[in-house]
Amino acid sequence: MVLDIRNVHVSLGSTPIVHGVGLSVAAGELVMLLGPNGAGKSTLLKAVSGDAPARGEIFVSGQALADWCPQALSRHRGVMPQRVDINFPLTAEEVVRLGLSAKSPGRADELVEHLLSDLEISHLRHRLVPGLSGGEQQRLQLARVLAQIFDTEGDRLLLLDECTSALDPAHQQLVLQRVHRLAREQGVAVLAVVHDLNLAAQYADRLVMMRAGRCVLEGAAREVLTPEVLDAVYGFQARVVELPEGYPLVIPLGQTRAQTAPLKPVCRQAS
Ligand SMILES: Nc1ncnc2c1ncn2[C@@H]1O[C@H](COP(=O)(O)OP(=O)(O)OP(=O)(O)O)[C@@H](O)[C@H]1O
Repeated sequence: MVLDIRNVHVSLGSTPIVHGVGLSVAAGELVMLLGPNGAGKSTLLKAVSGDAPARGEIFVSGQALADWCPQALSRHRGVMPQRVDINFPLTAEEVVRLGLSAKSPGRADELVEHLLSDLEISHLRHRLVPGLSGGEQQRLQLARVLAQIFDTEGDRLLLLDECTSALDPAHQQLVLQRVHRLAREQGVAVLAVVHDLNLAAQYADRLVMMRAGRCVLEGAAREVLTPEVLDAVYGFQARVVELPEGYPLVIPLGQTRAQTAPLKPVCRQAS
């Protein structure tokens, strides 16, 4: 396993947020973390990123997070947080180069070119970042994070917190196709927080559903995205249609506010 989380608890201040979560992500696997606002998804990702204090065990490539040398870890683990505010007058190209500090200068030029072009932001390379739109900045941040782990030999882990939230539908597809390709073709292990259930159904190998700081359900899209689960976890009614493409489509029909409904009857696996 590239990422192995066992019985992780996170408290922020005196407030317990994440309660005994266990999950793993293998090389080449794209796992998406779902759940209502405040469920603890970002906090769990922050624990794996080293940005939130955690109890329990977190292993990256079999080595405890705390035992990694920070420089080595930065080449194996890329983290895209939910928000990155850059208020300095850096150009888009300079931001991507921030992720490339350890690469040789000749190789760095080639990688910057490749990443800007791959995420369709080449035309923005000389623009100052504070003036870019939300969706342009989001693709730029992904380019920076990918630059950081590009080329690294051995396991690579990508942690993405709502990396498509500011994107139009075409760019959501572009970004998730790229991330999916990184997993499939280059063996990168990806753990991504998303809110869009249909993007999750389309791209994830496996879904993990969180509610109130716990992982309450884990499985394939057709197992997790059922009307019963969606009602119990989020509190909305939905029709779920199996598409010929092989994954379900969720059509929301209205809010029920049943988030506190007991989950036992719909849980296949709880930790
Ligand atoms: N420093 C803090 N002290 C106390 N509670 C906090 C702190 N930071 C976050 N929280 C709370 O922890 C809970 C989980 O937050 P988190 O950001 O992990 O949720 P999330 O599942 O990522 O939500 P969203 O989908 O809205 O991004 C929230 O209720 C949040 O208000």
